[in-house]
Amino acid sequence: MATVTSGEVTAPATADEVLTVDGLSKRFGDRTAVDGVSFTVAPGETYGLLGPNGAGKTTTIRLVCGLLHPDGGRCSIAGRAVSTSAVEAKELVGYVPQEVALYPDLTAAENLRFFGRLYRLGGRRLRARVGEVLELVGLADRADDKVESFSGGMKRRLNIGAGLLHAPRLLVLDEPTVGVDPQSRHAIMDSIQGLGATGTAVLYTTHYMEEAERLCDRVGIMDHGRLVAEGTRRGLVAQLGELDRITLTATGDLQRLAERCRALPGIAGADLKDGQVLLLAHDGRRLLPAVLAAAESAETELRSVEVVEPDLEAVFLHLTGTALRE
Ligand SMILES: Nc1ncnc2c1ncn2[C@@H]1O[C@H](COP(=O)(O)OP(=O)(O)OP(=O)(O)O)[C@@H](O)[C@H]1O
Repeated sequence: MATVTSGEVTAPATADEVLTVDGLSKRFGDRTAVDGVSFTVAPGETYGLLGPNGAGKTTTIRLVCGLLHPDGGRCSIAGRAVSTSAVEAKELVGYVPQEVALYPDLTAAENLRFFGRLYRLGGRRLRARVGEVLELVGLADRADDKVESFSGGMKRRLNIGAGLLHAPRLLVLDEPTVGVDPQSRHAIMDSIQGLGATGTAVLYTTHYMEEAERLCDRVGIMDHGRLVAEGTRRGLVAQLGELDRITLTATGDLQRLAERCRALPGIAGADLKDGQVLLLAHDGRRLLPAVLAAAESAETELRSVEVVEPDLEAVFLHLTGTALRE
């Protein structure tokens, strides 16, 4: 699998991948918005492009969708080359832009029927897809309400539905949860999670770390137009060499508890701090049974155990020197 370190990331092209992006570049005048970006997305996989404003996420996905012409590199969807004129590849993609593009005086179902016809759907198939898609985005009970009565988040969900009508192999979403209410945010995230199970590949841009952590099977971290790292959350964190932190609150001989824990394989450190035992571990959750056994053998009584795994924020900070939210 293609991976990491800073700099070039090479993506092996295999027939199984829905999306293959290979050395993609795009300049706007003197500014290089996308700089030799390569990655792949497999069927059913959710791939998150994570990065701060201006990192090049939107430009990358516009290239993937054939809305912009690249200055270098190429991408293909299910083996079909993407270009601004290639209809075949474009038919395999559903694109959900940041801006909502709906007719406010039509109902949710009427909007979807309209977009479905643009995708050349009709008759029974269109009716069925409209029903399925409304269900998927959690708006089945609002099918016959006019869109003008919808909240911003509901409109965003309907927009996602429009991108799904033709059952694309790849759904591309650009910051779908920016500025939406928490209820819609959860509904959007649930819908996206549901897509993975149907085999749809998802390419998703966000600058919300916790969304990427929850939704994405793999994450690509973009900075200044380059993909500086990619992998699973755990894989990215492991590359940093950051360890899980386990905090034990207990009564009894804490010194002995720390010593017993220090002797366990997989524990890289054990110290007493503020009346608690702090452990550094390579895989904290897996070690918990051994830690519990150590507490018992040290004749201490555990009151609480907290495991904190390093997150993508730490990875991002390490790779780019800036916090994601700046
Ligand atoms: N049409 C354009 N003309 C000129 N410069 C552009 C254009 N589109 C994007 N850029 C520049 O390219 C760089 C990358 O922009 P892009 O929108 O891809 O970033 P992003 O990661 O999606 O950021 P955001 O989270 O703000 O959407 C930025 O410096 C931006 O100003």
